[in-house]
Amino acid sequence: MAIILSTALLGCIYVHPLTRILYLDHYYYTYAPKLKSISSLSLKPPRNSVRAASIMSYDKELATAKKACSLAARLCQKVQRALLQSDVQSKSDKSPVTVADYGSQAVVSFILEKELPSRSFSLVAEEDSGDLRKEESQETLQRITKLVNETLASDGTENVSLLSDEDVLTAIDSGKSEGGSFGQHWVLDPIDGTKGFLRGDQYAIALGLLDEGKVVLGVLACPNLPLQTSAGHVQHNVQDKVGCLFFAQVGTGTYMQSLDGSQPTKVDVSSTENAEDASFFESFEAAHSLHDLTSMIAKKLSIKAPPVRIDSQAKYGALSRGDGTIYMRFPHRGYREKIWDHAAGCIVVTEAGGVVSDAAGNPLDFSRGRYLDLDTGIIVTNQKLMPTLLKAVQESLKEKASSL
Ligand SMILES: Nc1ncnc2c1ncn2[C@@H]1O[C@H](COP(=O)(O)O)[C@@H](O)[C@H]1OP(=O)(O)O
Ligand SMILES: [Mg+2]
Ligand SMILES: [Mg+2]
Ligand SMILES: [Mg+2]
Repeated sequence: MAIILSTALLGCIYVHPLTRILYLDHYYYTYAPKLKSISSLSLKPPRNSVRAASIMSYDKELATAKKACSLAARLCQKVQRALLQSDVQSKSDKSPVTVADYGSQAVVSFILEKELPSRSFSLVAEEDSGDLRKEESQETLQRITKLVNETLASDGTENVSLLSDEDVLTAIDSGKSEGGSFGQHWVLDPIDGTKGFLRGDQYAIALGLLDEGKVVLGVLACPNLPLQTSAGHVQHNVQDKVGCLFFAQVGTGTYMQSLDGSQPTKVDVSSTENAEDASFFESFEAAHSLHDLTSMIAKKLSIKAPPVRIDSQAKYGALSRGDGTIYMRFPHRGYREKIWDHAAGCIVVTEAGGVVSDAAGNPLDFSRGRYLDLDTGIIVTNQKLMPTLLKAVQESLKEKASSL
């Protein structure tokens, strides 16, 4: 009653009274204490969550997310350098899972929970400790715990006592949240592009934050991505310096710095308007995306350059700084996209001026739980080129369907 009365006094016009009550309650208890400055607080609560997001600051969350991803990247680099066949376990779904996947998830989860104390810490992450708790995984678990402790200790500012095996398992299992459209949820892929990681190629540590179902910040650590922008080329010479950290916060643009801590620079997507001058990214793995379909679309667009095939969300990072103009992803029938495979990449590209949509032209909806459940495929490019790309994609999909 009191909330309804105060709502009326504040002069807000909302359509549904129940939504209004929930919204105000959530706004004042969750957002209001975090507003950038009291001077930006109008007496009227914002009329929609977009406005709420636009006056919010996620600076502390972003700083912590950058630190967590940088440390996780340090752990992954160490493992990749010493990669042995015995680091690869077989999970029941047969996808390769490494010591680094678990270690990275434990480090990120531990740092977020410790440095951003909140009553409702929620993390949607790819891995869980199921296999690690088995008798035969004892040795692997001990290796992970050792790696996690070494990594946390390598950061001078971490004043933590050693984590036990059980602490590590608990940190990994914090990632079991279902996400959704209410409140805040961290979204983590501890190693995106496991296949690339195992090959010694591109991979990413991808961390996003959802607020009321929208991605409001994203961090992409890409330990093997060259720092130098190289339009259309991500294959690098051995002497090139590698290790990029991309980050974006809603409404403030996308920035990149080196993983070892250089000054951030603002990045923007390519401004290429002519499809035939565009270059495009796609999965390295043909099992992850239909290369024949993308080649059909590229032909329709008269794209001259061959596809640039790299693993992981490093593609979103590379696209955000204009290394290429288009990213297309068409998984095989039946594959369900997960939110942790796109949340960070999506905001990194959109804040750099790009557009991310499904093949029907709809934006990705991160508010429905762990899966995206979208219309066939994901396409990414700059705003000018999107209508042309969408048309070519839809025509090609129709032609493909009619030829079956
Ligand atoms: N069969 C599949 N089809 C599409 N994507 C997949 C498949 N199996 C795993 N993935 C996920 O696709 C992403 C990598 O895509 P790509 O590198 O081709 O862009 C990763 O998130 C990877 O998971 P993971 O995070 O376990 O590596
Ligand atoms: Mg995986
Ligand atoms: Mg992934
Ligand atoms: Mg992964």
